[in-house]
Amino acid sequence: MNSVFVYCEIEEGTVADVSLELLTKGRALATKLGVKLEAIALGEGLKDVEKQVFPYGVDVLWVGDDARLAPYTTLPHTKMLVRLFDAEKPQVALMGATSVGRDLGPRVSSALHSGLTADCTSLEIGEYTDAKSGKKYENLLYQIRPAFGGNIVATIVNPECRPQMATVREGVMKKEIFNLQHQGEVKKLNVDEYLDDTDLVVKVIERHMEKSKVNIKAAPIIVAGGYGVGSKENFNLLYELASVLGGEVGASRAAVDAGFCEHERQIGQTGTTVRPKLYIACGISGQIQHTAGMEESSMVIAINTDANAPINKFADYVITGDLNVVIPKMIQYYKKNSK
Ligand SMILES: Cc1cc2nc3c(=O)[nH]c(=O)nc-3n(C[C@H](O)[C@H](O)[C@H](O)COP(=O)(O)OP(=O)(O)OC[C@H]3O[C@@H](n4cnc5c(N)ncnc54)[C@H](O)[C@@H]3O)c2cc1C
Repeated sequence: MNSVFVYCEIEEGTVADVSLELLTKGRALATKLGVKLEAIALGEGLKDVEKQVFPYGVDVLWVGDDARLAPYTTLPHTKMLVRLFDAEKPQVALMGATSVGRDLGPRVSSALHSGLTADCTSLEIGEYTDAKSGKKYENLLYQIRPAFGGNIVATIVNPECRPQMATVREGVMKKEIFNLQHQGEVKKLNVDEYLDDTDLVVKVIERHMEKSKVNIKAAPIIVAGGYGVGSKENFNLLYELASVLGGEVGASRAAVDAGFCEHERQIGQTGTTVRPKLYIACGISGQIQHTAGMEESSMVIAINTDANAPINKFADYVITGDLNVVIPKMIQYYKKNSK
C-alpha cells in the first residue's frame, strides 16, 4: 500500500501552519492505513524543514531545494508534484486550501486525472459499497465538506482514481506534535531531472507581502458580532468589550457583507476557523456556515433577542436580550472587576 503525502507550503524557510495541521491529520490517516506519512518541501533554503516536520510524524521528507522553486510559481511546482506522484503513486495527497493550494491542487489532480475535493472540513478512513455493482471498497478517504450552500454535509469518495486528493483550509484541523524524537528519512530531489525550460518561463521580479493586522485564530477570547449588531458604529461596543477582556473581534458573514466589519475577521466556512477559550456571539443567529468555524470553542456565550436562535444550542450561557443593553453592562462589570 502506498503512502499519505502532504505538500508543505514554505515561506522563508518556515513551514506554514496549515501544512503542520495537515501533517497532524496525515499522520493519523497513515497510521490507520498502516502506511508511511511523506511530506514534500519545494523552495530554497530548506535545511531546517526536517527539524520542523519530523516531530509531526513524517517518515519520508522529499526536498527540492533550488532557487528555481522559490518563490512559489505554478508550473515548476506542478511539474515536480505530478512527476513525483506518478513515480510514488500515493493513495492520499493533501494540501492547504490557500492561494497556493487552490492553484496547485487542481492542476496536479487534472494532470493525474485523480479528482480533488476542495475545502474539506473533516477527513476519515472508511469503506464504501457501490450501489450499482455491489463492489466493496475498503480504506477509502472520506472527504467531508458542506455542500449545496451548506445545507448538507457531504461525504465524497474516490474509489478508483489515485491519489485521493483534498484541500483543507487553515485552522480546520488541529496542529499537534506526534513525537519530538521522531526521525524520518530525507530524500533529495534533483530538480534538473524534473524541470525543463518550458516550466521556468515565469519569473517573479518583485514581491509585496501584506501581513494581516488581525490574528483572530490565536485569540483566546473572541467577541463576535453578527447582522444583529446593526451598524459599523455599533461594532465599537464589541471592540470595547474585546479590549476590556483582552480578546479580538470576529464577525459573521452577514455582518461583513453589510460593511460592519472587515473580511479578515469573518468566522465560518468561508472565513477563519477558531477555537478560543471563550466565544461571545452577539446578534448572530447561528447558521451552520457560521458555527462550522466556532463550534470547537471551549465556552460560548450567546447574546440574542431571540430566545430560540440556533446559536443557543451551541452556547454554554444564553443571554436573551438586546446587545445594546447587555454589552455595556458587561463592559462596566469587567472594568470594575479588573481594577
Ligand atoms: C456557501 C456559503 C458560505 C457561507 N459562509 C459563511 C461564513 O463563513 N460565516 C458566516 O458567518 N456565514 C456564512 N454564510 C452565511 C450564513 O448562511 C448566514 O447567512 C450568516 O451566518 C448569518 O449571519 P448572522 O447570524 O450575523 O445574521 P442573521 O442570520 O440575520 O442573524 C442576526 C441575529 O441577530 C439577532 N438580533 C437582532 N437584533 C439584535 C439585538 N439588538 N440584540 C441581540 N440580538 C439581535 C437576531 O435575533 C438574529 O438571530 C455562508 C453562506 C453560504 C451560502
